[in-house]
Amino acid sequence: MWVGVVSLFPDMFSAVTDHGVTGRAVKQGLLEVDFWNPRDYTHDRHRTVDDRPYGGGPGMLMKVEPLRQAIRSARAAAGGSARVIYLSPQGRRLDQAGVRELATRERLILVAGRYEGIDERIVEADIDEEWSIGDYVLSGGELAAMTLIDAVARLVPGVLGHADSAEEDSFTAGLLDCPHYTRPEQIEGRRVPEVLLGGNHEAIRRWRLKQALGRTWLRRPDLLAQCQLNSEQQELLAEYIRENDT
Ligand SMILES: O=C(NCc1ccc(CNCc2ncc[nH]2)cc1)c1csc2nc[nH]c(=O)c12
Repeated sequence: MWVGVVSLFPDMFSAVTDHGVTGRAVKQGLLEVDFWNPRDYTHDRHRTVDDRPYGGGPGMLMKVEPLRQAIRSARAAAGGSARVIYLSPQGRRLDQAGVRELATRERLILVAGRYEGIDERIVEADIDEEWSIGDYVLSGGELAAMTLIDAVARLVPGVLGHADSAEEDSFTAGLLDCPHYTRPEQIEGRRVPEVLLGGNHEAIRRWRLKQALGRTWLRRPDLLAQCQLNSEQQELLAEYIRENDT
């Protein structure tokens, strides 16, 4: 997958390009991230990238010309087949369904805003989709763009080795995760559930599924409502509820 990023702070993106699963994907050539900085398209002495809003009021906007040129350059590099996404608080809320949709694209251009945002005419003329990562206030679009890159890259074939492939296991897709345990067997008197210490893999599978269903029921009934539970899952959840309905 190729991602073109338009941002005033390209160095921030080392968080995804230089670390972990996504960093490895870049090394392996499964993910490519290129950058266009609007500041490189300024021509004044101060390399101005912000501008005052018509109508007054607090805050600044991204200056139109440098931003437009950066987007145009990114589009040209993409060969015109890229989907141009503006990360903005006004955008569609990102969830795993949206990530799956975005992961079908071979090429994405992500425009990360700073200040109060960008001129609406750029949204109309140059942007295909607006996306938000949630209802909280960030200082710019870069962290949202990195979140999107990380989530989408994980769905690119080959990025998740077998070690991590549990991620999209249909077995628990759409549910919260079960509790996890590793050495030592006891921490301040708290022990690992016996089922996990034995070798009964079917019992372990059922225990983990029951825990995932139960925790989703307790903490995120909204997610559970979206799940079509099979008979085994319904039975395990009913068992969990009987054991935990305070
Ligand atoms: O660029 C982003 N944020 C920078 C930012 C934050 C606040 C304001 C100020 N808006 C004034 C206002 N709002 C409502 C009424 N008046 C403008 C720009 C961003 C991109 S995706 C995303 N997803 C989740 N949260 C985010 O902040 C983002």
